Amino acid sequence: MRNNTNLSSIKNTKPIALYNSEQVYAMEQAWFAEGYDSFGLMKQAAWQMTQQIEQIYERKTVSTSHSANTNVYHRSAHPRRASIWVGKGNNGGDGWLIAHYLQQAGWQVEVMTVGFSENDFDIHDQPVTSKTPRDKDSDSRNITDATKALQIALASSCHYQRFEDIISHDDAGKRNLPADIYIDALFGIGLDRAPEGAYKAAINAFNNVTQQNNALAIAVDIPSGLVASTGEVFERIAIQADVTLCLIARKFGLHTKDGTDYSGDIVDIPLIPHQEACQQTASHHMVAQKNASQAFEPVATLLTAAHSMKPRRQNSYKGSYGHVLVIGGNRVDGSQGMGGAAILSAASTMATGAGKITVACHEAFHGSLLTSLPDAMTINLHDISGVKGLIKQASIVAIGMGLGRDEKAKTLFINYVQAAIENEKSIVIDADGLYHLASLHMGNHELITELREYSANHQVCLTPHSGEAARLLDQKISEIESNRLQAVKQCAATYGGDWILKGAGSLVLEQEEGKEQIYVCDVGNAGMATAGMGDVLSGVTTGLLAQQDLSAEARSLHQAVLIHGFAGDVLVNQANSDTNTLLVGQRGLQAQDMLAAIRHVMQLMIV
Ligand SMILES: NC(=O)C1=CN([C@@H]2O[C@H](COP(=O)(O)OP(=O)(O)OC[C@H]3O[C@@H](n4cnc5c(N)ncnc54)[C@H](OP(=O)(O)O)[C@@H]3O)[C@@H](O)[C@H]2O)[C@@H](O)CC1
Ligand SMILES: Nc1ncnc2c1ncn2[C@@H]1O[C@H](COP(=O)(O)OP(=O)(O)O)[C@@H](O)[C@H]1O
Repeated sequence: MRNNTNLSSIKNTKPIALYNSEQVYAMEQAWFAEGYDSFGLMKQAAWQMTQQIEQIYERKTVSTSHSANTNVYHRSAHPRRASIWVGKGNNGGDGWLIAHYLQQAGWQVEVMTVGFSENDFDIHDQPVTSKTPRDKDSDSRNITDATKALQIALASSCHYQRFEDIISHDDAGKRNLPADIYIDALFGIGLDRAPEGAYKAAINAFNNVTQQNNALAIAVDIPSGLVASTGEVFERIAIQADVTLCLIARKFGLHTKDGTDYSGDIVDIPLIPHQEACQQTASHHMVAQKNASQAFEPVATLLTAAHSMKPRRQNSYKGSYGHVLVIGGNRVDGSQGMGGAAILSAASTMATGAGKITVACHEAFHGSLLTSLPDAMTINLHDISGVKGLIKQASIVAIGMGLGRDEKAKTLFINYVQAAIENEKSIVIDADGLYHLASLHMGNHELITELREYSANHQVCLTPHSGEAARLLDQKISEIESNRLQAVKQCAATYGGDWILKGAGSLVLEQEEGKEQIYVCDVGNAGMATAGMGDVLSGVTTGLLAQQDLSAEARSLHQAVLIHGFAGDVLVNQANSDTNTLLVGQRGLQAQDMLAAIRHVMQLMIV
């Protein structure tokens, strides 16, 4: 689990460039092409990680002794013990060298190997090369960097045992040295399929033993089992790390989907000045220049901080902050309807500071809407000419929240989106609006083309979760989830516009000067996995976009996701802040609680 969000970071932290595995391999290759040695890089990586591990251990020891109210730091009587679990790739090579360096520093180390045969430890008379195990064509007699690392560790008498030997014994648990720190060097960025057999058993055993011993779990580069380019964990088999020591460049997969659950705190160990490596390679190989510079362009940018906002001008009035029209909250005959969706969305637009709001919802909900939001104006959702008239007056139209999925609702959707296009309004489409959009796409309806063309010069924002994205792309949810980055790009390519793909580590795709920018928003929490949270997000998005006085960044989609996520974090006390006064908790957090928290976060962002 990630550390708590620090609310001081709302304004202060810098965006972080995120890369996929192929790019990291390309960075390494560019570096080696400059004449740098690959084994030298591995040694440097392991040395720096060893320093980090020592520091992390010291910090943990100090904080443990403080929490025991001793207020005294004292080293425990036994030597510090590390259990290092290594696989056969270069990630395992890092692990062997860490074992060697820790042992040199006085630690008692034990290496647990997975996937090794007895012959692999026969280190004599083998020719040496710096080829990596990924060089499939390499001469099998040659020794890889990982084997060189193994040789160094064995030459310095690091103790090791094969995981395969201990799992076959009944007393497997006892054979495993209890340790203060467990280091995962089973798989790095080379993992490309679900771990099976001994690997699967080793990952489970690692997680069990760290939990039983209440020991720190530190992952080398990326927790084994987590796919660096997508954030996917196959069948929930992955190392549960407290800390990940991320080598060379920050991996995209650490921050979206399962990545947030498995990677713990992330410590960067950059090793290579990769922007420089890119430029040098490019200047040496002019033909490759274009490809090289593209290869190092981040796949996304991680945002942990929102943009600050200026106070309002004193000489302003409600018209200065936009007129929002929310269209949704329908009641289909025989059902209770979904008035709450439109109400939550409308209330959220106001919480962000929109000047004026009208809600076009079913008449059955007008009373309850006015009770909870007396500042709203209302109109009957089914009064097509009336609503079209209001679309003319509005500065932005948000459509879909509780709109309904029947044919009548579809007709309303087509009419109102067409009217918004004709009147050149910004449009936010969510929930049932996305459902209709997918149906219209399947039926080759002209509105799809109109909307795509319109989005080239006007703001159209679409906010699906994975299920909605799956329908929009006519794919399975599992396909979307297995590559969220690709999914959000496909959505934009198919429909045009700016996108939020919601979920843990929400992705935002914004068209900026003809170029797609993709952001991962590292805020929010699982307490927000409750009904109505998406309606709140569409409201925050619409409310910000309505306020023309805000800077372009402050009225962006990624800002909306950050405010929404920070508000959720404030409520569950995941945000450490002196100004944090609201506390609900992850279980029991409701969408309606978000309104006060949104106002709280908006206020914190004023400079
Ligand atoms: N280059 C350098 O000098 C530096 C590299 N560095 C380090 O190298 C790491 C990348 O190393 P890597 O490319 O060897 O990949 P890694 O993840 O160790 O091994 C993967 C291998 O395992 C296999 N495999 C995959 N999935 C599997 C599965 N489910 N179950 C079983 N086997 C599976 C697959 O082989 P296959 O079986 O397909 O032949 C694949 O080749 C990187 O994260 C960083 O820690 C740093 O030291 C900096 C310097
Ligand atoms: N585990 C989580 N971590 C971060 N954000 C989350 C998490 N679960 C849900 N959210 C956020 O809460 C919102 C839920 O939206 P959605 O699924 O559309 O809900 P609904 O349709 O019920 O309104 C999204 O913005 C999503 O990103």
